[in-house]
Amino acid sequence: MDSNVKSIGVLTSGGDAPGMNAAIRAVTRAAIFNGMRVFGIYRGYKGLISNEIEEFKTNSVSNIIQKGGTILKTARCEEFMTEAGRKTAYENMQRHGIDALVVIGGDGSLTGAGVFANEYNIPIVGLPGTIDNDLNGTDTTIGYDTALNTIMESMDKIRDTATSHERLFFVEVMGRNCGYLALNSAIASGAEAAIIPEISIEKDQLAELINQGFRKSKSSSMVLVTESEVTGGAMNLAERVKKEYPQYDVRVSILGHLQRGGSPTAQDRILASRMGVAAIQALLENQRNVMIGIRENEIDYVPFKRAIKKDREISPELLEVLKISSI
Ligand SMILES: Nc1ncnc2c1ncn2[C@@H]1O[C@H](COP(=O)(O)OP(=O)(O)O)[C@@H](O)[C@H]1O
Ligand SMILES: O=P(O)(O)OC[C@H]1O[C@](O)(COP(=O)(O)O)[C@@H](O)[C@@H]1O
Ligand SMILES: [Mg+2]
Repeated sequence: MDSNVKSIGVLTSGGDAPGMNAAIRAVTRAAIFNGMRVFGIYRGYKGLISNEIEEFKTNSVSNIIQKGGTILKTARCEEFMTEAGRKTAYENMQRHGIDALVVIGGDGSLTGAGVFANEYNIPIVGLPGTIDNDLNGTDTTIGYDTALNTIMESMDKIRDTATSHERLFFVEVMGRNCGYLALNSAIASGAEAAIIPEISIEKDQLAELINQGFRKSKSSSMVLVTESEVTGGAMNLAERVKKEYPQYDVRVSILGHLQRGGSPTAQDRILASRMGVAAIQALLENQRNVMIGIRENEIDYVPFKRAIKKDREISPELLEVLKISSI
């Protein structure tokens, strides 16, 4: 199929995630392999507006597959939310002769991509780059596996103290409104429970845990908590325990930004490489306004609207596995 795309821009936007560099590398090399020119756009939409754009060659992305963060830098950009900001962004694309964009970012970045693509009729393909795993239409997102492993390693260390002091630990992890990081890291680290937004919205998980006597056979416990207004966060839960259940010696650990850093796992490097190559393939097939997803190991083109829809359900099977394996 003949594609009109001769020149692409690539950017990373929103929270950084391990594997973004592997994605930039794959996008750049796949584009050049297919005879396209490639422009690296720095600082996400901010750099598109301020014209921080540089042509990339194959060696612009050498020696980055193993690096965390993003060589293109990333930003959150209020100005891109305005028509005037997006107009300047479009003018800069024209100035460089950029016909299409590959946007690597989370739900916010893909929402912005959809708005921009419709306004100026630009082909844009998105890659899900976020540790939160909060996008629909893909089994995992770039950075999620690395973050899970980082959390698991931290949990193994916290467990030593929890066990020695016979304490109850609340460990807060990222995820915004999505509990996948907390739930799967709870399973991987042998924690007792995960307090996650998808369930907290329906019931008081803390009261339920304690009333079920979740520490009957154990002298220490670790509970993962998603940072979110819905769960209230780990500090809040610990305060409640101190007041309502003073029999527990409770401590809090907030893992924070260490979850977003580090060298990507093999799984994230492979995911990012496959998705990067698929993004260029999608543009060659004249696809637009789609995010590259991988489901059951197959590449899929997921319309932005579906990818960002906030109806991702938490797997009941995973909840059951955590419940059964932590008795
Ligand atoms: N509705 C929107 N219209 C235009 N741009 C948007 C919109 N929503 C988000 N963006 C852009 O995407 C950027 C990143 O979004 P954010 O939610 O912070 O991160 P992430 O992409 O990681 O979810 C925002 O700073 C903004 O520039
Ligand atoms: O980068 P900041 O401002 O510290 O934001 C923290 C947020 O970013 C994340 O790490 C990643 O979220 P996004 O991928 O949506 O940017 C969230 O889990 C967390 O709530
Ligand atoms: Mg997001």
